[in-house]
Amino acid sequence: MRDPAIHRYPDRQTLAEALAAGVAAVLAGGIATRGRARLAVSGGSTPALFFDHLAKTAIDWRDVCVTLVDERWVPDDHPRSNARLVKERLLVGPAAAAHFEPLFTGAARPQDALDELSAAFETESPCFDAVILGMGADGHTASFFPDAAELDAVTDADRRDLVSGITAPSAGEPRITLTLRPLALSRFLALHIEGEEKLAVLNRALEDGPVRELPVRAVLRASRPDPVSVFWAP
Ligand SMILES: O=C(O)C(O)[C@@H](O)[C@H](O)[C@H](O)COP(=O)(O)O
Repeated sequence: MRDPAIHRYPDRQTLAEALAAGVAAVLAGGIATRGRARLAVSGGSTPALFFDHLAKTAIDWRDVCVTLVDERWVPDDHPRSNARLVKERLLVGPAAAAHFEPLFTGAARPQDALDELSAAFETESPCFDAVILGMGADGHTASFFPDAAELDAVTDADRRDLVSGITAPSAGEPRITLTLRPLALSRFLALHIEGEEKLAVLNRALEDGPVRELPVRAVLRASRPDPVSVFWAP
């Protein structure tokens, strides 16, 4: 495993601006070379400020497709919906012109949506231009929870499935997640974490130990041309 590059910022605002500028440049590069760009973002609380800055960047958002790294299985007007966060904080202003592909389909369970989502994802290249991950204090990233029944499968980069349902007592509701393979294939892969507690978890994750203890290890250890870029602020 190559250690990630850790970009440290003095505060969360400065980090959000820098990460937004970096992601906008990556997306603009994708548009310039391939005519379009694909971005997968996380939910939770950390990305909101980053979304505010990214939404204002002057790239050709009509050529950008945005999706989620993972989703809680709730309708998109639910307070815990990651799609709701993306719609409210990222798909506004210039970025409202982007195309959004939600993961919540309205099916009763995530498992009932896998065929539909896999078919949609498989018509695209599995290669995102940029993926922005978060991390919980338990070392989960995306919906790779330590107590997920599906953890071994979703962190196996040789598995072809691009999406999986997740059942984990610690996750609250059922979830759906992209698997390690499409995350690791991303041209730019960032881990956006804030606070001393998460930095300590990251440092533990960089030590030897099982993926099930700190599932973010699967991402940090994934085979990819460039190591993961960590963006951290206190
Ligand atoms: O839907 C989600 O919950 C996620 O995408 C998840 O992986 C998130 O990034 C971490 O749980 C960190 O969440 P916070 O940013 O809220 O700490």
